[in-house]
This record gives sequence, C-alpha cells and structure tokens, in this order.
Amino acid sequence: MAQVELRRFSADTALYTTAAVFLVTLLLLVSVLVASLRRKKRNTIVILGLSGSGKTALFYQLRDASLYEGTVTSMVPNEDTFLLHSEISKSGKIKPVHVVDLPGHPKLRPLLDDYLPKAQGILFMVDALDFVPNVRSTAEYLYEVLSKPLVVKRKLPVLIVCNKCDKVTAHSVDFIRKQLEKELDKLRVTRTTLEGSDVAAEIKPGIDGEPFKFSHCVNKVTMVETSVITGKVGEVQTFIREQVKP
Ligand SMILES: Nc1nc2c(ncn2[C@@H]2O[C@H](COP(=O)(O)OP(=O)(O)OP(=O)(O)O)[C@@H](O)[C@H]2O)c(=O)[nH]1
Ligand SMILES: [Mg+2]
Repeated sequence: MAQVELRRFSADTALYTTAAVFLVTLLLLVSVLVASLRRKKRNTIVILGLSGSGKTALFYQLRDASLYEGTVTSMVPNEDTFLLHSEISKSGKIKPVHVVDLPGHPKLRPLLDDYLPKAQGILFMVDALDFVPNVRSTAEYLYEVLSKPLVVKRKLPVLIVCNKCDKVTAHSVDFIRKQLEKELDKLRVTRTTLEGSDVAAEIKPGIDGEPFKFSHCVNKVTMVETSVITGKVGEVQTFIREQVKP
C-alpha cells in the first residue's frame, strides 16, 4: 500500500515538474518574442542640436515640405508620426516615421533620456553659419550624446547635419568635422577627470590613446550638408529610411 502511494507521489511530482518546466520555457519564449517585436517596431528619429540650428525647421520640412521661418525658440518637444513629405504618393503602403524635435535649451536636454529608449536614429543639427563661436558648446552637447550608454550599447546611428549651407559664409562639412573632432578629443580628457554621477555613467567615445575620430565610435557617425530652408534635405531623408525601413 505504502509503495503504491509512494509511486503515485513520484508520478505526480514528475508531472508537476514537467508542467513547471514547460510553463517557464513558454514564458521565456513569449518574452523573447515580445522583446524582438518591440525592437522591430521602433520607428523614432530624434532631432537634437543647439538652439537655433534649425531642428524645428527640419521637422516641418520633412513633414510638410513647408518653410518654417519662426524665430521662436521651442520650449516643448515637437513630435508627430508621418510619412516623409517626399513619400506621400506611397501613402498606405509604407511605414510612417515618428519624428521628435527636442528643444535645444540646455534645461530641456535631459528630455532626451525619455525618448532614447524608443529611438532608432539621431539627427544632430549644427548651425554651419554660426559654427565657430559655438564650437565648444556644440562639442559638449555632442559628447554628451555620443557617450550615453544607450547610444553606445545599441550602436545608435548619428547623422551630424550641417545646416544653413545656403549661406555663402557657412562652413564646410570637412571644417566642421575637424573642429568637432579636435574639441571632442579635449573633452575626453577633461570630462574623465570631472567628478559627478552623470560623468561616471558616460562611456568614453573613441579609442584610448588615439586622437578622437568619429570613425572610431562604435556606432555609425556620419555627416551631411543641408539647407532646410531651400529643401535640400535629401540625405537626411535617406538616413531616416535606412533606420526606419518602409
Ligand atoms: N539660412 C538658413 N536659415 C535657416 C535654415 N534652417 C533654419 N533656419 C533659420 O534658423 C532659425 C532657427 O531655426 P529653428 O528651426 O527655430 O531652430 P531650432 O533648432 O528649432 O531652435 P530651438 O527651438 O531654440 O532649439 C530660424 O529663423 C530658421 O528660419 C537654413 O537651412 N538656412
Ligand atoms: Mg525649435
């Protein structure tokens, strides 16, 4: 009698163990599937850059091909999900893009952390006309972006958009690249010696012991020249569609 009970008990235990293993495996499979679906669904492009570089103008150029000559600095993020204006004829057949234009005001920059987890790519705008007096602050902001753990770990592509090239005195992409690389190189030294929790969380961009180059970043960092005001934004549209597949 006792033997029969014991056998039944072991059979029950085996059954429960099998059911538990099956359930855990199922849960794991479902969570992996959900995570991969979520990753595939990311369609957000974030526009960053100093105040006045042309982020809001780019946003409206991409969405409506409209001219934005506003002089009001943005105080809240400007976001929408849309088909790029150049793709309007394919409406219903391709995936829209979620574009977020973040204000350049230093106090509002931390908002980036709310959008970064959803981002698929970053447009970092630079005013190519008024570049020299702002080179340091541009480099500081760019350093902050390039050293964010999420940007590094997810290898988020960054396109540096040198805007306002319609003006004859605008600086070339080559000049801007060299100046920014030089400044970022200096920042790699000064920022690591700074005390502070934010700095501690940063991942130093570039290769240790070598002068900083954008090509040394683990994520892809490229540069283009645009004139948002005249609609010369083709390479930005190409970048967006490389990150958010139609
Ligand atoms: N010449 C020229 N001016 C431009 C271009 N793009 C934008 N602007 C002008 O630059 C100014 C600033 O543009 P915004 O789009 O408001 O700049 P922003 O980056 O959104 O600035 P914040 O909202 O303060 O962060 C506006 O007067 C625009 O008309 C361009 O390609 N060429
Ligand atoms: Mg703006």
